[in-house]
Amino acid sequence: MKKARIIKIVSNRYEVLDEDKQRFICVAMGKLRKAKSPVVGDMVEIEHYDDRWAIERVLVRKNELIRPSIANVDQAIIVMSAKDPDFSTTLVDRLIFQVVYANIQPILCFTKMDLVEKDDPIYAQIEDYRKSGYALYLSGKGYDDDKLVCALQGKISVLCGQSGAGKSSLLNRIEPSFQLQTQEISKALGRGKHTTRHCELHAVAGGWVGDTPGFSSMDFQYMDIAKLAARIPDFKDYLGMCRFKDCIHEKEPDCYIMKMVEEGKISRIRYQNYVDIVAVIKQRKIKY
Ligand SMILES: Nc1nc2c(ncn2[C@@H]2O[C@H](COP(=O)(O)OP(=O)(O)OP(=O)(O)O)[C@@H](O)[C@H]2O)c(=O)[nH]1
Ligand SMILES: [Zn+2]
Repeated sequence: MKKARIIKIVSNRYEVLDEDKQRFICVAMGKLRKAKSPVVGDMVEIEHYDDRWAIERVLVRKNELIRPSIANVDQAIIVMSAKDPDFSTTLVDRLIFQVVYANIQPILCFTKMDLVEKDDPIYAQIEDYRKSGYALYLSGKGYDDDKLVCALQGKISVLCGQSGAGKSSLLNRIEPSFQLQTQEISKALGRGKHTTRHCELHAVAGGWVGDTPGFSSMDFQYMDIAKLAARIPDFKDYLGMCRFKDCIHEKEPDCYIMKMVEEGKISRIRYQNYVDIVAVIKQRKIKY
């Protein structure tokens, strides 16, 4: 029995990496696939039989995404461009909420910084994230990405952000083999691309990067407000201090979170974006 991590799945062929970084191709028995379908990022136990390796067991996941199916994601790099498309704290905050709700650590990466002047108002907005304690990196043409590279090392990451934010450009900048890796897949899958199940973690800067999760506004509708509130990093230091135990920090009396917003300890922008999402979640409840 060996412990290994799934890094690639094509149909029913599982590529895993063991603790000594050796690669094995495994199959998964039908019984296992029915109980808990193995996904990339999964830690599994594999066993050798006469002519092949088989996945015997999927170990407990620390988190999982559904689209794409990836387990045990360490962090999500939220990519937002300074310009083209326009910088939006509403969008950044919505991504933060979705990422933390999935129990994944958010990291912010502001790209295309070369497109704005040094005195652009977005610097103040970025500073607001820094003050709130978020790990953040500035990137773009002429910027060096060494610190971001360090943050990716040894971790499983996903990049999220709107189309055109610069996600692929960023990956290609920090890992020149990235484009090659993705081209090889499309070539190998050819016309079967849309019918063959395929999921992979790409080797990037000493870590692993999965496909971009397609978060949507639908995801908010199924959220539990209390759970979301408990996971927002800006609120973390001040939880459990409201008058009501089940306070959702919306309009309750003696709400400590609101007090902290008033005192400038919690970003007012992030709080407002949270309240807007609470309204979205509540709308769903009224409908049914
Ligand atoms: N000036 C400048 N342009 C950039 C930078 N990063 C990306 N771009 C340009 O922005 C456009 C979109 O970049 P992509 O990397 O394709 O964006 P993406 O997030 O991967 O987009 P999708 O694949 O649609 O999700 C391209 O024309 C890039 O050349 C940057 O740091 N500076
Ligand atoms: Zn409260």
